[in-house]
Amino acid sequence: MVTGADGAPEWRRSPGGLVSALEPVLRNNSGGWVGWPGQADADVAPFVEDGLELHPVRLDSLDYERYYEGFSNGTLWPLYHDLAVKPMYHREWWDSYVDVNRRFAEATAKTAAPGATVWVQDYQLQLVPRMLRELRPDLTIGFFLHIPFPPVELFMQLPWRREVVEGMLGADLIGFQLPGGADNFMILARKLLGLPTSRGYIRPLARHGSITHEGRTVRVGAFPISIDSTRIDRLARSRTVRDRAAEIRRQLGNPGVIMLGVDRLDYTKGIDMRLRAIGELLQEGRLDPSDTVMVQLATPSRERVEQYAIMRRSIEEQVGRINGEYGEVGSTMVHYMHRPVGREELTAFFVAADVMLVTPLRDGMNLVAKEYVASKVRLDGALVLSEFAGAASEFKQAYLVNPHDIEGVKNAMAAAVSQDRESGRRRMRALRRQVLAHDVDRWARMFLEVLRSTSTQEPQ
Ligand SMILES: O=P(O)(O)OC[C@H]1O[C@H](O[C@H]2O[C@H](CO)[C@@H](O)[C@H](O)[C@H]2O)[C@H](O)[C@@H](O)[C@@H]1O
Ligand SMILES: Cc1cn([C@@H]2O[C@H](COP(=O)(O)OP(=O)(O)O)[C@@H](O)[C@H]2O)c(=O)[nH]c1=O
Repeated sequence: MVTGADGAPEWRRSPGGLVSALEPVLRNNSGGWVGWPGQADADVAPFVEDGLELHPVRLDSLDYERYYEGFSNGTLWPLYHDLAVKPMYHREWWDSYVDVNRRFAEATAKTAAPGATVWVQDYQLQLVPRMLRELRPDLTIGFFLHIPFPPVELFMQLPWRREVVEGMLGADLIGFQLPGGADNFMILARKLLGLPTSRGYIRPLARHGSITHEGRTVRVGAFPISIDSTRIDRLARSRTVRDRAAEIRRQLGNPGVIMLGVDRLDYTKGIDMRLRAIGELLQEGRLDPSDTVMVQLATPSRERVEQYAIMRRSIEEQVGRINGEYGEVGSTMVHYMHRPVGREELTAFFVAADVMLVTPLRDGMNLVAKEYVASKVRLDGALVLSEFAGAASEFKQAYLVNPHDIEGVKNAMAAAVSQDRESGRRRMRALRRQVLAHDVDRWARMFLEVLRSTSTQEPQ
């Protein structure tokens, strides 16, 4: 919920991959959504929005500061993203995290029908599975973590590590994006809590692990999330989007190469490194400023968290520096937009872009990479993708890069810019095959099938 220009509340779609991924799933399953309205101190009664039942949980300004900006995004987010910045450990943030998780568990316990299936999403709610099981043992509970789950050595920093692992173990099925995260969790359950677990590596969708906890079997698996590929493919073929893509190219001066970045403005996304690479390629004469344009769409995110503000300043300085050195009157080198862009406009940018730059230092999945591929219905374009994005495990035909190796990133960008048409089409065809065959519906179906099968099993 946001306050509109006239001061009245308005509903706007939340940014980020979680909402993009789950909205179609809920609609297809006639589900209800328990969540916070996106604005502190807002008292909103349950309502139905376009056929979807929404059950708001109130957060006040202090919850917002301590639970959302604090523990969720100042402690867990950096800890789970390879310490991209230093996580902060504050007891009052933790207390707020426990308190808000309890409120979500209580709201869900009140809402869920007898014997219902509840699917708890993400790192902000890791304690909910256990709390909810205590309140409603009749429910089948799944939990999915959208961000990476860190190696044991990092996770062990967390002063409340036992509580978090026990919280998640309240679920019948715990899902991670990649097998690596699932394996990390299994090791923790063994080492930290001394629990009996299955042995052997977890494989995406196919081979799951199991942990015995308080007389129950908890399943652990890897379920790489995806997008509504058919919808995006269809949108990319539509007349409106194609016309708009052509217009974007014209507005940018019909350059030979359009490079594109689309991210929440987050320090994990590697936007600064990507700009540095472009700056160096220009300086070395490997990119032609008269024929190349970069567009960076950056949705505002977590703006009051200090590290986000620092990063924004640094990115905006870099954009200014590149434009100062290489821009001309009437032709800007880097077009930077710090605002959310809607689905149709975003798809037009994907259609228009020759090279997509997805260079996170660490990312659970990165749906933008998948959306770009789904939009390339004419098999044009090239994807430069960080090895540290979850999507890299499925996209072997992308130009894969280590974002810490700037020379490697520059070489991959240069190769993507000058790829020959046929090899580009081959790569894109293979990428599209993967994304069209593995859509978000399949992801949800696979998770829910395993979840339902676990709830009918006898305890070990
Ligand atoms: O709501 P915000 O705090 O502004 O953040 C937006 C979301 O960002 C994160 O998305 C993750 O989920 C994506 C889908 O699985 C995945 O592709 C991406 O790699 C992750 O970063 C976060 O996990 C969500 O909770 C936020 O809503
Ligand atoms: C910049 C921008 C993005 N979106 C949509 O948001 C999600 C982003 O998901 P991803 O997995 O790549 O990463 P995070 O969840 O943010 O960590 C994707 O569906 C984008 O299309 C958007 O709708 N508008 C925007 O301006």
